[in-house]
Formats: sequence, structure tokens, C-alpha cells
Amino acid sequence: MVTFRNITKTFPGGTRAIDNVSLSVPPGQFCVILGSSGAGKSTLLRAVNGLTELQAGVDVGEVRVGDTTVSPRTLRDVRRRVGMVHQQFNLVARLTVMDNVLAGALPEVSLPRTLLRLFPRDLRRKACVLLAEVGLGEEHLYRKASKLSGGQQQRVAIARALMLDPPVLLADEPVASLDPQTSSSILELLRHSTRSRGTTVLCSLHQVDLAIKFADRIVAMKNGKVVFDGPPEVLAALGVDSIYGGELLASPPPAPSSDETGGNNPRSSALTPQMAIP
Ligand SMILES: Nc1ncnc2c1ncn2[C@@H]1O[C@H](COP(=O)(O)OP(=O)(O)OP(=O)(O)O)[C@@H](O)[C@H]1O
Repeated sequence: MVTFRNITKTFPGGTRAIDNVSLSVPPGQFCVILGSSGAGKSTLLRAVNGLTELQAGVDVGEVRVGDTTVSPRTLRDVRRRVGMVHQQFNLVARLTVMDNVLAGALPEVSLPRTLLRLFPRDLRRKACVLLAEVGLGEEHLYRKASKLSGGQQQRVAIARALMLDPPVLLADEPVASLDPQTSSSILELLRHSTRSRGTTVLCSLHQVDLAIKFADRIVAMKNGKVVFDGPPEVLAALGVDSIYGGELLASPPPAPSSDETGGNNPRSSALTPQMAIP
């Protein structure tokens, strides 16, 4: 479903963020891109929906979504088929939960209808179904996004990303600002999407324990290169040290409170120091 062929991405200034990466991610796979800060995870994910541009004459390689090569010419079509959820949720704070989810269908709705918020009934119904699926009932529909906890906001962001039934979902550090329990429930939701809808999910994480628990496949990156590609049980058996050496063992600051009941936590405490990639 998603193919990276010999991708090398160099940013202005000379940072080589991706160094000759080739991967093929089949339909319905929950593929975790694992790595420390600066490993190249986001750059790789963002190449799928064109947020990372491969510049002719500088960068090398090809990304394909299905049969389509990602390029400025195909970007509109590609973005309809590739949903995305972000670390900071990226909701519109002043809008309701319902309107945020409906915003996921904007490419299908005319401008006048969008301006007047006249979304067709079938889209409204779909938004409700998706919200129920991510665990947000009717009592949440007309709450402002700014009033939700971080975990609830990420649930809304997932529902929004699924509005157009994209075959591919990118999740860029979706649990980095959530507490451990909420992180697990969000990753469970993403995995559920691969099982119930056949969505191909590419999810960047730096928590080894969560990657091992939820992924079908782990692609570990270091300095822009793939240093491991295989099933979680193989990584668990090898031990993450065998891949990253001793350089990865600092834990981020602890999260101050449980996220499903409180506000946004600045950082996850999901990691045991032995399992953390900083
Ligand atoms: N727009 C940019 N301009 C220049 N350098 C960039 C840009 N975006 C990323 N980089 C560099 O590319 C490298 C890979 O960054 P990237 O964000 O892909 O890493 P990451 O693994 O996602 O890290 P993190 O977990 O911190 O988000 C880093 O060295 C980063 O500083």
C-alpha cells in the first residue's frame, strides 16, 4: 500500500534526514517507525503525504501510495487517501468536537456549504459513528475541543482522520504527550482501525515497549537509516540494545497527571528507562 524506494532526503543546510530507505508496507499493517529524536521518523512519514518534499536534483527516490507516485501533480489525490494524526492533535480549539470531525470531510464538501456549516446528513451521521467508535458518546459532540483532555482530543483527531475512509493513516508520535494508560488506549484504537477497516497505519514512536506491544512490524531508524525491520517479537528477543547500543537510555520527564481525566500532559511517562529512546 505504501512503498518507499531508495529514499534519501537532505534538508537545506545539509542534514541528511533519510538515508537510502526502502520499505514496502502492505495493506492493513500496523507498522511502527521507531527511533530516537532526530532519527528521521517524521521526515519519512511526511514524505507519504508530501509534507516532506523530495526535491528534484537534491533528493533521491520515490514514494508510492498504491499505484500512485507521490508528486506535486498527484498530491491532491494522495491526500484524500492518506489521513494523518499529529502529536499535538491539531484540532481547532474554538470549534466543537462534531465540527472538528466534520472538518475531515472538507475535500468532499462545497465551499458554500462549508462556510455555512451545512454538512450533509450522511456526513453528520458518519461523524457520530466514528466518534462512538473512538469512545466519545453524544455528551461530547457539542463540547469545544479546547475543553477536552489530551486523550479525548487525540480520539477526535483519529475520528477526523477517518472521515474519508483513507486506506492509509499516518500517526506522527500520536501518544508523545499522553500518559501511559491513555497512550495504550490510543494505540489500541489505531490498531483496531487496521483490523476493522483494513487501514494501513504508519505510526512513529519512541517508546520501545509500546511498539513491541502494538505493532505488527517495527522499523527502527537511526541517523536516517533503517537499522531493524521485523516483527516485534524478534526485536524483543534481540533486545533493543543490540540495535541502538547504549546511547538510548534516558527517560523523558514524567507526565504530571492522568490524561483522560485532566488536561494535556506535556510529556509521556510511559517509558521505563531501560525501554526509552530519548
Ligand atoms: N525542515 C527541516 N529543516 C532542516 N532540518 C530538518 C527539518 N526537519 C527535520 N530536520 C532534521 O532532520 C533530522 C530528522 O528529523 P525528524 O523530525 O524526521 O526526526 P524524528 O525522528 O521525527 O525526531 P522527533 O522524534 O524528535 O520528532 C533531524 O536532524 C532534524 O533536525
